[in-house]
Amino acid sequence: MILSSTTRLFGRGKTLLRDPFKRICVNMSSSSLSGNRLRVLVDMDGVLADFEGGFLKKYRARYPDEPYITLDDRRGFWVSTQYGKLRSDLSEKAISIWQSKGFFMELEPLPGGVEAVKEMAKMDNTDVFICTSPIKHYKHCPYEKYAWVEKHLGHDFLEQVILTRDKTVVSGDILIDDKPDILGVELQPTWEHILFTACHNKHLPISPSQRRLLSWSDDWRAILDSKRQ
Ligand SMILES: O=c1ccn([C@@H]2O[C@H](COP(=O)(O)O)[C@@H](O)[C@H]2O)c(=O)[nH]1
Ligand SMILES: [Mg+2]
Repeated sequence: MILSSTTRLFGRGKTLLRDPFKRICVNMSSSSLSGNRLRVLVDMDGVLADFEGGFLKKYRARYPDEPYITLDDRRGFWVSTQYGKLRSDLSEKAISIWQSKGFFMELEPLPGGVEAVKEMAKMDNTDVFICTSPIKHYKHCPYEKYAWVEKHLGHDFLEQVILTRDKTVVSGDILIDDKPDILGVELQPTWEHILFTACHNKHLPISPSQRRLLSWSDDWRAILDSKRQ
C-alpha cells in the first residue's frame, strides 16, 4: 500500500499519521485520546468580550439620530442583518462600527469570563484555548483581539489564541460559543458545542441534546467535569 505523507487509517479521532520519514505518530484529538487532558475552546465575542454592548454604545454615539435595536430586542446572530431589516442602509452603518480602530480592543469583559478562563487554565489536565473568528476587514481586528487577550488574561495567554474563520477544523472537547450554528468544512467537529447565552440567542429553543451555559455564573465546572474521563 502506498501511503501519502499523512494518511488517515482509522476513524475520526484515531488517526495514525505516517510522516515522510516513516516515523509513526498518533494524533490525539479528544480527551480520551490526549492523555486524559481536557481541551476547552472558549469563544471571545459574546462570551468573554461584550461585543453586543460595545457595539450598541458606539453605534448610538456615532449615529445618535438613527434608529437602533435594544439588546432586549436583538434577534439572530448577525447584528448587520437585523439592522439591515430595520432600514437597508443601517447594515453598512453597523458594520462600520466593528471595522473601526479600537472597537475590539475596547470591548468590556463579560462578567466572570476572564476569571473563569484563568481558573480553567489552572485546573489539572485541562488546556484552554481562546477560539475566535476575526472579521475579514483585518486592519485592526486581529491585532486588537491579541491585545485584548494580553490586557485581560496576560502575555502568556497569547500562546492559547486561535484565530480562525472555521472553528470546525479546530479539535477540542468543548467549544463554549454564543453562535447557535457553528458550521464549516468539517461536518463532524470533535467538540461539543455549549451554547453561551447572549441577547441574540436567549429566546432560541435548543435541541434536547444541546447544552447551554447561561452565563459565567452558571455551572461551567460541571460541564467540564462531565467531559472528563
Ligand atoms: O453582524 C455581525 C456580527 C458579528 N460579526 C463578527 O463575527 C465574528 C464573531 O466571532 P465569534 O468568534 O463567532 O464570536 C466577530 O468577529 C464579529 O465582529 C459580524 O461580522 N457581523
Ligand atoms: Mg461569539
